[in-house]
Amino acid sequence: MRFICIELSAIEVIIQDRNMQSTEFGPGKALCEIVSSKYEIVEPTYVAKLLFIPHKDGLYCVGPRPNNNKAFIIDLISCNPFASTIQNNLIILQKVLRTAIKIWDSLSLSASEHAITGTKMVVFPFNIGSASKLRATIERIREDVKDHIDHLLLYRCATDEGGGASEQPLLGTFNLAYTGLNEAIEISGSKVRGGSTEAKEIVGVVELLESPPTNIPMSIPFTAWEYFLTETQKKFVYSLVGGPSRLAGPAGTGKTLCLLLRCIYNLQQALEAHKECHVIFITHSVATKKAITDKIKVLDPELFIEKDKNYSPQSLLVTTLQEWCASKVSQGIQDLEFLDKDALESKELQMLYINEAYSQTKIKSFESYKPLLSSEFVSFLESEEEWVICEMLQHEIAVVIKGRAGENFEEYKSIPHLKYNLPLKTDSDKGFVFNIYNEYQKRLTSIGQFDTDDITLTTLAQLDTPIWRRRRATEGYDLVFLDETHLFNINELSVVHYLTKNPSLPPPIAYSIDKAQAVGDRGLQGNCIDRGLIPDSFDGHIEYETMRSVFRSSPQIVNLAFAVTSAAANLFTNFENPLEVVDFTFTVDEEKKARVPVYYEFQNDNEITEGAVQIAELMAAELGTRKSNIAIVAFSHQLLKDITAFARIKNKPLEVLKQRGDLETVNRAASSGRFIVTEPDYVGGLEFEGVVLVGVDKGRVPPSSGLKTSDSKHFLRYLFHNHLYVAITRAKYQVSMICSAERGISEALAPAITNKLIEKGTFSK
Ligand SMILES: Nc1ncnc2c1ncn2[C@@H]1O[C@H](COP(=O)(O)OP(=O)(O)OP(=O)(O)O)[C@@H](O)[C@H]1O
Repeated sequence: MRFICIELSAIEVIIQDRNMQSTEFGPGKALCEIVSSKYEIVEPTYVAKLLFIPHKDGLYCVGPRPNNNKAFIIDLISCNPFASTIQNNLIILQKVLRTAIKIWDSLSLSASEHAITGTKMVVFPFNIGSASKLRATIERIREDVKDHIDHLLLYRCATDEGGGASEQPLLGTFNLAYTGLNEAIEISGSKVRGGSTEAKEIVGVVELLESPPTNIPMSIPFTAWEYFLTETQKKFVYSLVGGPSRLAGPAGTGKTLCLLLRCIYNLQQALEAHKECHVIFITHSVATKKAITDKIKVLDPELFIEKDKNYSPQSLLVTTLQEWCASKVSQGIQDLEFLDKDALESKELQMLYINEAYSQTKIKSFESYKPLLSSEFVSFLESEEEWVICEMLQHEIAVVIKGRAGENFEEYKSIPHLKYNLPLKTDSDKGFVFNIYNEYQKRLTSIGQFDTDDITLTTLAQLDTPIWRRRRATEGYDLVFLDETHLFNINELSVVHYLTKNPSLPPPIAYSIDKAQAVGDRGLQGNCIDRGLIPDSFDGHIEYETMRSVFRSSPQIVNLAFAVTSAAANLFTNFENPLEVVDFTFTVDEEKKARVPVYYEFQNDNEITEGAVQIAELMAAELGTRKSNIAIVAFSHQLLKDITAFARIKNKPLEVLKQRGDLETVNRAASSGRFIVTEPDYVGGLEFEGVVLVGVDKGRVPPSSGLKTSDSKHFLRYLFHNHLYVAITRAKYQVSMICSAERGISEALAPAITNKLIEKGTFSK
């Protein structure tokens, strides 16, 4: 094949049709396979609204309103733009065609598009600083000004500059393609769908005659979703759960959505087959439970969620693990006794007690312990800042002592220590930490509160008994769904398989996961989560599905998130980069709202505080959206307080989000017309049109002031890479960052700056 010639109306379809944006959609994949010659076109063939017409030397692609004046011609003799992976090939095609429209419509070019002469354009399909230095050169050829013939020729695609401005493309292939265009358009006119000379169709055409709308309404029911799902999503959603089924993917790929749809699909199938099916859907916190319940009410036409398990053959319970466990614990625990770990108040209370427990233990037993402790740990305790020691202790207690060791010292000693946390070298080091934990636990008991792990561990003890084994067949569930598995610790995960009815069957548990959203090093390497979730006795097959198409965020935002996760993967050997392979899904119209992330420098914290709301206002105005669609994420607690106080003085009150995934607060902000302000810990599980990250500067992200040891620096760096990834990926169209001019932008964002994924913005009050 010597050329591919795509006329204007076909280009419009390719860049506007949702189904052409990702290779996870049938048409997107077919399009890619055709242009990269993996699928040979031997007769006129439709892919959705595009008609491909073969020619002895090339291929024409014609859309619904053929135009013979404007076409994009790819000279495959002088270059081969589609020699990469299928995802990259689609990115290249989309990018050059979007530039083509800009050239014809005289629109302004982006940073990755340069006009090097009046007729020559260079496009970088990937980010300028990304690993791929690929550049495509396009020549504009206006054959006959009178007839408005205005074609574009892609004749060079390489990683070097080539001949630059003086380079002249050979026009032999171009002339060949251009001369045959009229004939191809004539053929297309005779290949009317449904007519007697109907062309061949590939990829499930009937429903693709009409493209789905670009903007999906917020509340669409279960049946309507089929129209929008990718092939991978469909495969996951429309199948019965018959054993462990894991759904992985980066933020915004639709994991929660697909888990919900699959849950309803399974219930509907049971209803039709008159089979009993009781489902439990487990969420991480009370706030996310409320959000999921709201979503299910929209999706679920049968209202399974309102059915009673005792009186209906099918039912759905949405709950947190904590609530379910508490209902099973024989002692009975009231709501008020819970310490919700996703809530600001709980975190502050736990921190207060850990601080006290640490000071107390240090006074009481440090001197007597000292000769037994490793020199690294002693020097760490003696030199490090107290607040960071307490942060690290909190992580150790939650993730290791409670989360993995079941509060048992012997077990704790046998567990490998977290790589990026306290430098615990010996059993005595762990003994000292365990003393602090005991002190902390005493305080919790004295106020009569239980954290999730207390309840989980008590429940675990009660589930592994003859009583539960007998009750399980009636009180257990046919299917278990677990969202955000990465947020649960190993103890919690090991409760889950006890919830199923029949322990002799493969555990029917469907779960979603994105490890990079778990905060800090949790020692979750390899298939650790699967092993925690699935009973040891199960040696069967775990179904794995991975989502690649990011729906929530624009390509610019995904690229920024990728720079952050890649930097983390370079720094920490156990950090898995979820964005290694992604497909973008934004159509050209959606991309119009998107913008390259910007950072603003303000002189000092006072100016930052004042600037936060102003930048949010600017963003809301630019996006033409309501204030509640913008989240201000403050990267320190002090900043959050200052911003909130300042906004109040200025009579622009903000809605403060204090629980992770709290949709109620977001809804309240919508009705009162306020911005949301929060900290990175609580922004997960939500999405906004724009996000303003405040205080992302050196010394704050991660905090470094006074830190003495590399252990604490690593710990905080890990934590803040997670925070940045989660906060950035909440945004759909725009991300703005504010940092201090004195300190400069955070080092975690330095690769993004080098690679020009963030631009410096100017702001005048
Ligand atoms: N096929 C699709 N077409 C259009 N929108 C989709 C599709 N799949 C998911 N979405 C939308 O993408 C957004 C993100 O979905 P969802 O919250 O389920 O992603 P997630 O992977 O669970 O994200 P996170 O890990 O950040 O919580 C939602 O607005 C959802 O409606």
